Amino acid sequence: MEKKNPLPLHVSHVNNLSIITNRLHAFFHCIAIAFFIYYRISFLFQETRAVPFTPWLLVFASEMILSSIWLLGRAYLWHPVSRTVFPERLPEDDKLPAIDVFICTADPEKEPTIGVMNTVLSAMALDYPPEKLHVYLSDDAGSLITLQGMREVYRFAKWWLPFCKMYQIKTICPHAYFSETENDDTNSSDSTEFFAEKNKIKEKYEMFKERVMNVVEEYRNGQDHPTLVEVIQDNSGGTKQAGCVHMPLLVYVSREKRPDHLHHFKAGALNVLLRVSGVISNAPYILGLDCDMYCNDPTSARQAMCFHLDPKISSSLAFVQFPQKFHNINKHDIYDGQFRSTYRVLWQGMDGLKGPVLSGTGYYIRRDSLYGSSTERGIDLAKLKNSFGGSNVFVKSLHPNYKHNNVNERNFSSALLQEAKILASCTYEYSTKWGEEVGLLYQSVSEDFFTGFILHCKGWTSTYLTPSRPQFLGTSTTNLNDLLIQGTRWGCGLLDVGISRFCPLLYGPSRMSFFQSMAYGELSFFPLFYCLPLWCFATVPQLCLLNGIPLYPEVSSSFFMVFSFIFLSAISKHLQEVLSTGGSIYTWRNEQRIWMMKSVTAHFYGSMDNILKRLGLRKASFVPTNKVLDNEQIKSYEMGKFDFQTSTMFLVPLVSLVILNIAAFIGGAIRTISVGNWDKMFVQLLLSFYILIINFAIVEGMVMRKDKGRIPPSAILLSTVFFMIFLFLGSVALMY
Ligand SMILES: O=c1ccn([C@@H]2O[C@H](COP(=O)(O)OP(=O)(O)O[C@H]3O[C@H](CO)[C@@H](O)[C@H](O)[C@H]3O)[C@@H](O)[C@H]2O)c(=O)[nH]1
Ligand SMILES: [Mn+2]
Repeated sequence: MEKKNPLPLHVSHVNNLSIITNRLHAFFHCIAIAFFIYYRISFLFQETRAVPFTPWLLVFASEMILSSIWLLGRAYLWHPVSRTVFPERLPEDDKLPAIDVFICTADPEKEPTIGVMNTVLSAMALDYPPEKLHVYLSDDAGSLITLQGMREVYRFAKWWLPFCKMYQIKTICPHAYFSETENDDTNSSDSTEFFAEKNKIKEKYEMFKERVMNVVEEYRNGQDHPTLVEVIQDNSGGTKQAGCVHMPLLVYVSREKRPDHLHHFKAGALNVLLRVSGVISNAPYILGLDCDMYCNDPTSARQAMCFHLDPKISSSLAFVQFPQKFHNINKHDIYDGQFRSTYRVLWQGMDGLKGPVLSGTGYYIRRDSLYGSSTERGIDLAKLKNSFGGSNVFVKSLHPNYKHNNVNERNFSSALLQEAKILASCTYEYSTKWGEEVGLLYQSVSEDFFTGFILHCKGWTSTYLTPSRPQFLGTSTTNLNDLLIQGTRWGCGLLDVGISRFCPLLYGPSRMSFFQSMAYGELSFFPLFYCLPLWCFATVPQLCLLNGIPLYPEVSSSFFMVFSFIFLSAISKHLQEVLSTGGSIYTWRNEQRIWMMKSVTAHFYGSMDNILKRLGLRKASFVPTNKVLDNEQIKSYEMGKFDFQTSTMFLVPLVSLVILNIAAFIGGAIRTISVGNWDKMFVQLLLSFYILIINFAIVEGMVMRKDKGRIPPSAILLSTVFFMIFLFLGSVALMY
């Protein structure tokens, strides 16, 4: 008998109107660019050129680079989709698959332990059968504070989990819950009993917090420590609470680290977790979380299962990605900490092209997708060991029907823990395929991006889900220094992929759709493809303006119309995207500004890092982003003021370029008035003016502010020196 089609677990929506406007806009913009290319090329064939060749060529090249990255970016706008899920249609709890949660932490100083423990607690409190949930914490620092914190988590969770379950608490991260001014979950319960209970739990939380914060560690070397794997259990004996609480399994893992050993940062840590969890719980699905990214809604696991358990798509679906959202972003969001365009536009666009990029945190991934194709060969034990290393227990766990029975028994034999230790040692991966074909891949410090790309190349798909209540909330960078350091790492990591044999534009098209390779191409090249032209546009037209050399069509020429069209069309498309995703004109200004600032600093240094690394002059590095919030800095962030307390390395390019643009604008205006050729120089004047208006915050930081976050005089002085040298050398070079 044919069974009636069950109701779907999820549906997708396509906004046809926005698809049509996107495509029409791309079409007209392309035509305008074509005309402008004609204008540039016809100049090269002019008999008598009134203008030196070099600056013209530089500007033309920059325009071409910017246009090509723009063109690649059209892939995101081709067919964006959004999705809705129906978790209430999922099968019964006993039919749900198990989930292993992986949380990574690397440095108790930059990543405060109490925050990490809150993430662990929130993951334990997910609305999922506790016997099917296993939470692993990887501690790259090997810190006693973190281990002790985990033991405290176990004690507090016995209060916290039943409380969340009983009162259906939505904010399952205790810190967030107790800092909320108004909880939205109080209405359902008898309030006096509820408030008494809440106060009791709050007290327990305060005690928990105190105990976690009071752990002292005498000595620790984060780069040199042995393996430590501990299944956190009740060893407190008599103090058992009335009524046994079902708790997810909780495991602390600190892999072995040695100074002379490449440990591959987060990707290395995750691979250790894959192996260790493989011999302990071996769940078919994994939730990946950064240590600061707590679960903000208990339903995410069930929402993800709406895709993973849909037989129509599950065989090729590798992961379900949720957006990264942040708990500490204010209304000004001057640093674009929310990455609006990435999580509101780009990922939705890629969702319509076989799926978004793996984004490091907030994803539910299938374990076997990370094991590569080597498991398909199945039985050949020698081959499996070649790929996965020598552990028999682990290799056995690769078999799809293999079940460990230790999780339910909860008595972990010392033999098993011994095996886990071997799997977490530094030498385990020697002459295996870990990091090359198996697990998270090591080639790029943006391990998430690269691993997701290779999965998509192998034919896996992914889906993106952005429910209105954020499922996960992290800590965003709220000062310039952290933002630029993070941006530098990403720039370097993305180029690791772009400039390699896996370059998406070459490696992609035969393995994935053309549009999908365009999108991956855009992502892996944007650091380089933004930094080169933006450096050029911030310097060359200005130098020429000061020297009276026109580079753009004069106002009376018809090509001026073409140029204006391109400029206005680019700006207004950006504005339209901002407004349609809930932003304002200020959001638009902030994004334009941070785009310019990052391009000439973070993207520039990231690209340089990458090149130096290739030349062997620099080692790969992953400086974890700082998650400690400094009060003074928070204040200026709250006021929407830039915090310029960052290294001279970042400040000098910004300030020198602003000085150059001020000089060009004033000097150029005087010169143009005296010569009377304003229609020839108009675009260059406008360009400097635009740069200054958008980056007025830097001018303010230089001359108007007196607080700690201003730009220090020493940086201004150094920048002035750079500016003068540049002006001199540049003007000489212009003669050719
Ligand atoms: O050697 C390391 C370095 C980092 N981490 C952990 O990796 C996570 C991400 O690091 P973070 O400093 O927060 O980096 P972000 O720049 O905020 O991370 C984004 O970018 C990374 C790739 O560059 C991704 O891995 C992240 O998931 C993504 O959130 C954190 O939990 C760290 O504890 C390790 O476990 N070991
Ligand atoms: Mn982070």
